Amino acid sequence: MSGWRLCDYEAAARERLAPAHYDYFAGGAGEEITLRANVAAFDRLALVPRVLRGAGRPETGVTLLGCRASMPVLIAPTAFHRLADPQGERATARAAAAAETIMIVSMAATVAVEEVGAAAPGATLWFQLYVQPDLAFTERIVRRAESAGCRALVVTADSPVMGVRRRDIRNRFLDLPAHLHCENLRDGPGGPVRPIAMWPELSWEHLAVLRRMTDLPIVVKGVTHPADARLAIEHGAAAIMVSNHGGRQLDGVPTAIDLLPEIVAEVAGPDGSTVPVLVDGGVRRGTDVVKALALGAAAVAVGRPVLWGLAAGGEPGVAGVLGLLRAEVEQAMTLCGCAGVGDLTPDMVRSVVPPC
Ligand SMILES: Cc1cc2nc3c(=O)[nH]c(=O)nc-3n(C[C@H](O)[C@H](O)[C@H](O)COP(=O)(O)O)c2cc1C
Ligand SMILES: CCCCCCC(=O)C(=O)O
Repeated sequence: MSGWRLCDYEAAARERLAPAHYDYFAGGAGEEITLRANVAAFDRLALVPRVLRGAGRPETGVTLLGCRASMPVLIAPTAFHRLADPQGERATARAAAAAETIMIVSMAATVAVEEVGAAAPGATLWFQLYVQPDLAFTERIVRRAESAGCRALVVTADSPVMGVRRRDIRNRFLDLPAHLHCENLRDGPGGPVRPIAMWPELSWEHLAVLRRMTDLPIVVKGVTHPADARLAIEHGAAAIMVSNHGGRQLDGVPTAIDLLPEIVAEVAGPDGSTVPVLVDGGVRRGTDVVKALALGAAAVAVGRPVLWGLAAGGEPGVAGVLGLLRAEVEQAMTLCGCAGVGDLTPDMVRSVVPPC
């Protein structure tokens, strides 16, 4: 796979996946306006490098909520990895451990969080949670994530209901194949699997309940409005993830990279203090990562690229995707004259009309 670009991984994944499963991974909500815009938005931004800074080889590492990552690229939570590879989330976690980056394990994983942790003992795992209306059940899941060694809780806030995914409707992709289950939704070992509830009544009050439930730092994922970024902090969030869910929830939402500067400004305290702001959606190249960092992101997360790596080549495929992004980030930072991620500043990004 050496010499492969990200689009090569997607092409290989598409060949290997059942068409309905490829569509589930690739697709978005509604007319897929936001899905397309997420990627295109990065092309409307240009980098303005600094020169003659003697910066040397860049240090790409970041520390997020006390967790060290060797690069500012995290693995976004995505469901159903065993649709892409028999090892599923185990393979993804092993590749994350080898790359020394953080994997956010989806609550809708097809391998139980305990098994993901056991398969990749060196991995830094965070756990993504869809808060369930049965709060006692939610608490059991939180305890399982804690016991499995997860070091942060990522609460998805953008999904009071599921987005309308026309590809899935057309393909009648309603259920997992019979041998796969959302293993984190089991009621006890070997017990029945509960369906995941998307909960329209979920509110800031529940975030406060979660805050009291666990000592893990909480990341609120799916923030798009600056006022909600502020509310998240007021309700105890340790970090914000600016995200439109990869264009899979409300179609027509602005792109995450376009929303980022306003949210970064909103969460900055008067004394310059701030909580980390993460961003995902449409990141496909090292230069995209560098643009997001320059605009104030503490790190980015990637969803589909990891799924393409997994489907194309299992654990080595994910390793290939992460290695590619790492090499591209290093190259872009070097060409921008940056010794570390702190050297990337908003003046190094310009809005442009992309060439036709
Ligand atoms: C197939 C798929 C499944 C996803 N599953 C989840 C999930 O279980 N929980 C969640 O919070 N976000 C989920 N997401 C959203 C991702 O975490 C992330 O926001 C999005 O993929 C980022 O966009 P990108 O794919 O362009 O990188 C999913 C995305 C995809 C593509
Ligand atoms: C019924 C299981 C729902 C899993 C949702 C995963 C997800 O967030 C997605 O975008 O798809």
